[in-house]
Amino acid sequence: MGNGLTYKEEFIKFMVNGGILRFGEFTLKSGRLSPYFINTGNYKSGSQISKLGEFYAECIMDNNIKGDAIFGPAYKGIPLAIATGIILNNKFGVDMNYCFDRKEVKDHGEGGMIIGYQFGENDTLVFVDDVITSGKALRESMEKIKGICNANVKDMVISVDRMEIGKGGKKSAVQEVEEEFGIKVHSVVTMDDIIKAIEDGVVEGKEHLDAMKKYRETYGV
Ligand SMILES: O=P(O)(O)OC[C@H]1O[C@H](OP(=O)(O)OP(=O)(O)O)[C@H](O)[C@@H]1O
Ligand SMILES: O=C(O)c1cc(=O)[nH]c(=O)[nH]1
Repeated sequence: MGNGLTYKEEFIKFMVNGGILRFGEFTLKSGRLSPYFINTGNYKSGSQISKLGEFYAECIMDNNIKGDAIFGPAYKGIPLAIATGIILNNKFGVDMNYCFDRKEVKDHGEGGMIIGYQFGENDTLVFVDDVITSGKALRESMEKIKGICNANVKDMVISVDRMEIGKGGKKSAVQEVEEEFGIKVHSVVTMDDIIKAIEDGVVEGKEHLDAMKKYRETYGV
């Protein structure tokens, strides 16, 4: 990207600079105590969300991902879907539909569960979300989609694959959901990329390396 950093290194630096990727002690949805955390709820400016959209749109283009609509699960998937759609159109000339769900059922006005493109069972959705740890959030989203109609989901783009063990205890959560739903998960970076970026001095945090590696040994695949 013109500054000597690779695409992955640039993304990790972007997350650290924005206070999205932090090191310390964090309790996860799965109950695991993690030495790092990705909080995409910390993106808050137009320049940040547009740059984030670039990383997602580039991932879609680089992997030749095709679909009828981008789907971003509420809440944090919503700006991701919109930012990705804008960049796909403005930078790559690909005008893809987008949609997202409501968390609460709305029973007045236009009602309905989906905002944006109203997909049907012949449509293919491209999921966008922030991270996968145990795969719980993705399973919940799939249940919701299938409750609406039998749309296809073939690809999912996330910021970070935490490379953690899935509920079966053998494969990673990403491998499990890929097999269970036939979804190919594309991550901009993985936990290993983050460890390498610290080791290579791309971002600060060498004091967290031991904890990162220990966590990787305990919960990683
Ligand atoms: O793979 P998993 O174990 O499900 O963990 C990852 C999910 O956890 C977080 O969602 P969460 O519901 O905690 O956050 P949010 O309500 O702030 O989006 C995160 O945004 C991922 O969607
Ligand atoms: O597993 C989680 O709950 C989780 C991990 C992470 O890095 N970021 C996040 O928002 N949730």
